[in-house]
Amino acid sequence: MASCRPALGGEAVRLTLDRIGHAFLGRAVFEDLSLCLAEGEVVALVGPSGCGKTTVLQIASGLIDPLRGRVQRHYRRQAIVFQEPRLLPWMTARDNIAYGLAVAGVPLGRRRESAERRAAEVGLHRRDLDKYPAELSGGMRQRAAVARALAIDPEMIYFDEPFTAVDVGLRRVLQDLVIGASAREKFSALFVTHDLSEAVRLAHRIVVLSGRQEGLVAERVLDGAPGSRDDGAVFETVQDWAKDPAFADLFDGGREAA
Ligand SMILES: Nc1ncnc2c1ncn2[C@@H]1O[C@H](COP(=O)(O)OP(=O)(O)OP(=O)(O)O)[C@@H](O)[C@H]1O
Repeated sequence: MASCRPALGGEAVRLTLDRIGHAFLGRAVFEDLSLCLAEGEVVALVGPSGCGKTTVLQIASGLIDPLRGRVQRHYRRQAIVFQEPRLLPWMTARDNIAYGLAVAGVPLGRRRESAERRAAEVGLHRRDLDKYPAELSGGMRQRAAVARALAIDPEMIYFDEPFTAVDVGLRRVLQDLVIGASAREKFSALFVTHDLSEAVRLAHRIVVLSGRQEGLVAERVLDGAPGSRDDGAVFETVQDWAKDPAFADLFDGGREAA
């Protein structure tokens, strides 16, 4: 299945995966996978455990090269938010958030101002910014990781199951942060998750990766903007898709957290 149909219409294409394939140790993960993301579009990539979602994200972001196919990135700045916050333990929260700006040579005053603004956007208090990662809660660390990603004003953000390890209430808060930031800043995002409810809440479009090396097996464009769907609408959508054979892999084995 070729999935090059940006949901928003008319926007520039930010990312193209053209018939990519990958294998580890001679064992195929997926073949012939094509996907495009438009400017400002949030695409959720879902699929059962081990089907290759992280591998697709790593190829798209350039962390690894595909064995076959072509990747085209039409943007200048990207950020990646991982499942673990991956903050540098010897730096304060403020310096972690500003890290990408420091690498880019942004002067100290400007990067501090930017880190503090981004921290406020993700709900971190000013008093927490002088703390080291070990002094922050898990939720605060993940907020700092999102702030660090936003700080470089990326045109593309890759999210690799970023909220799987946080509790349900905080997960919603962090999802809302992403929804708000993407509406405000118009970055594109590839959001890997095995939680279909999360995908339905925050994406414009959902693509399903097969658990049997068949590549993308389904695609759904969601109605309305992310954030406009209430809990009832999300629940109904997930229930409808549970009956759809294209989503069978996701529900087999009971991994879906509806
Ligand atoms: N570096 C590696 N070396 C060997 N095999 C690997 C490597 N990375 C991933 N794999 C294998 O490739 C397959 C796809 O892994 P991947 O992490 O992309 O799946 P996933 O869909 O993200 O899984 P999950 O939802 O459980 O995180 C799995 O069978 C995995 O064991």
